[in-house]
Amino acid sequence: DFPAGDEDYHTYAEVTEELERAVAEHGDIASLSSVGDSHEGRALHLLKISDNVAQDEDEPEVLFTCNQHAREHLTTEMCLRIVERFTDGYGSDPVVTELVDTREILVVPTVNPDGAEYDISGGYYHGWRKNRDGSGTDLNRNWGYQWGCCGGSSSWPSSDTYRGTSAFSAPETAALAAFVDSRVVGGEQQITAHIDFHTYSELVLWPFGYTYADTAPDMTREQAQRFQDVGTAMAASNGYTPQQSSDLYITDGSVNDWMWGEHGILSLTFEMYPASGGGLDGFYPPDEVIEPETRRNDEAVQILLEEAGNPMP
Ligand SMILES: CC(C)C[C@H](NS(N)(=O)=O)C(=O)O
Ligand SMILES: [Ca+2]
Ligand SMILES: [Ca+2]
Ligand SMILES: [Ca+2]
Ligand SMILES: [Zn+2]
Repeated sequence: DFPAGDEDYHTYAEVTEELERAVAEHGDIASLSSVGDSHEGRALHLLKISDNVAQDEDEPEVLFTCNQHAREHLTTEMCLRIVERFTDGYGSDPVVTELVDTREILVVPTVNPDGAEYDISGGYYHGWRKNRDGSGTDLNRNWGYQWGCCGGSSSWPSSDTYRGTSAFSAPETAALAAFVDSRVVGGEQQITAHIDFHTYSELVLWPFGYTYADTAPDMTREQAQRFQDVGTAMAASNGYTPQQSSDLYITDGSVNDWMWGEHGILSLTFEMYPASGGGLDGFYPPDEVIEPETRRNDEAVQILLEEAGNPMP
């Protein structure tokens, strides 16, 4: 469990309860499934929110993933905020209603439940980042686009940026990637937009991470411009700083590079609150910040959902 004073953060069991409650209370627009199991056998929950939720309708699909990194617990709360807003708000909030009626919203609140549970085991924080397979794989270096190409990850198992033994060697990234692969219907990827939530530094990041170059054979100038335009608009709404991922540092095997490089998905990363925090403390803001710092991204989430209906150049 979370340490005393931080009880408002959700354990894996509490996340599961929240999702089941959302379906119980809003079964017409919410359905719960999973993309697979973690290394230790926890279901990687997937909540779908849409009108006619049992039908696969021809509406832009938008994916939100959280908690790839175990200690970044505020991101799990961010995904739960999206679930709360787009279920409770349906039928009363006109913006929410319109989006639930015209999109298929897909939320994975914890990509790394084993790591998150380990990080709080014993009622104190362990500063853990990776999954719990062996000495742990950094899930955000294990994706299969330019995996291990460019010095943006480590080959040492004990490193916090250990890339794994191969692309998708981690069961969690493999399951999530297989789900996204399965959303290619009639030769067309149904998911058009994605945000992967992290903490911390208050940034909006877009591909590529593997190269400093703004454009590349797999990123035209027009496409780079679209990422920048959307990223900048979202950052204007939440006060984060917008930039290309590699402006921060080079990463290879990141989720954004794969979502864009492999599937052409408008895929960004948000680094949430705090802006700076000095080392490990930044990953553990008090639970009093959960409400303000998740609601802070309501408008940005709305922008992405709207943008999901516009074609990529
Ligand atoms: C998305 C990348 C560019 C930044 C991220 N930072 S974090 N969340 O691990 O501190 C990471 O290193 O994976
Ligand atoms: Ca508290
Ligand atoms: Ca629908
Ligand atoms: Ca669909
Ligand atoms: Zn992270």
